[in-house]
Amino acid sequence: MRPIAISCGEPAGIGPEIAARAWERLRGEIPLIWLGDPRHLPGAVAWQAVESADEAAAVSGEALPVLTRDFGAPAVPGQPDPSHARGVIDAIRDGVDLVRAGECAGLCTAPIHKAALIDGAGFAHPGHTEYLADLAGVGEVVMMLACPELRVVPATIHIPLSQVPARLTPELLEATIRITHAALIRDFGVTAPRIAIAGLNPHAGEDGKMGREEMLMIAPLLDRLRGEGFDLMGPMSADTMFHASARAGYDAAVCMYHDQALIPIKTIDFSGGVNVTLGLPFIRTSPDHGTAFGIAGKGLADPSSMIAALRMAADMAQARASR
Ligand SMILES: NC(=O)C1=CN([C@@H]2O[C@H](COP(=O)(O)OP(=O)(O)OC[C@H]3O[C@@H](n4cnc5c(N)ncnc54)[C@H](O)[C@@H]3O)[C@@H](O)[C@H]2O)C=CC1
Ligand SMILES: NCC(=O)COP(=O)(O)O
Repeated sequence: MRPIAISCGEPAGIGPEIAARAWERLRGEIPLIWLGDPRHLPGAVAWQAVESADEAAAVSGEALPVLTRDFGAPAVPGQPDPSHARGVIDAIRDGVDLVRAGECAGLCTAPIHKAALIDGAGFAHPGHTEYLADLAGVGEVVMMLACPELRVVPATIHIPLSQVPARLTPELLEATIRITHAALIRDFGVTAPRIAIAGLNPHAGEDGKMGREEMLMIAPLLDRLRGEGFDLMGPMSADTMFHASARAGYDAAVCMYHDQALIPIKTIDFSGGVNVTLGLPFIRTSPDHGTAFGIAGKGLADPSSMIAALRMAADMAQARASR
């Protein structure tokens, strides 16, 4: 298969070391190509500079292939350097270009420190998800976090909690459900997706006594989509929809805001969770965690989520290629 491109992410975080450890685990299984400054990799890793994805595929069993960039300075673990910001952003863009050109099978992004990119390079996006949508020229994309026990989708993503009710429109929710439904069929092998939708308010509004978004917006939308044949549950009380027997009743849970979706999955499986962007014209996955500055450079970072993200990207690419 074509290599999976890995963008370096924040050099002062754990991104370079989890990429190196993932390569050690996956060499011989999935060809990789890392986009970054090799000075930021852990000293012990065997890496090799390459010029192309073809060359990366040839050497990936022996060394971590690196499409080298010069960020101008080494990284100090735990201390993001604003002068690295441009390089971090460009590595993501170049990874997208490789995938869109068909040279790589997918992009796996290592975590970025959003504040460093804003301060250092005026990054105009709150996260990869929004940046990738912009690069792809796509209006609506969907963030999904997936582990073997649960898939969750926050309808609103990187916005303050105070802005959630206003941003939660029927149009946004409908697009989120449609994109999720299509991806469950296309990329996750679910033939008849069952999607649970959380309410916004405690007890899903308790018949309007604790909030009216469920009655006025969410329930009517779900009824309309059920009329088209969608198998939808809800609006459900968010506090009781994530225990094991409730999870058995659906293939994905659409939630109203970031933490409503991410707290349950990171509690159930922090090390195995994968962040995947749905609705893009290419494959993008990521570990579910951040830069972990407190443990960067200490050899303590667990590469499991990065490995799961690389395996998911490879599986998605193979499934799409076989269709
Ligand atoms: N996809 C991305 O680019 C993401 C970036 N971030 C960014 O990361 C930065 C730090 O965010 P936090 O909320 O502190 O979350 P975090 O995930 O970086 O850290 C939370 C806790 O989990 C631990 N941890 C995280 N990954 C680990 C690993 N692989 N092995 C062992 N322990 C691990 C950390 O040491 C810390 O105790 C922020 O700037 C945030 O924006 C956060 C999530 C995703
Ligand atoms: N908490 C998830 C997160 O921040 C990931 O965002 P993104 O960079 O993948 O858009």
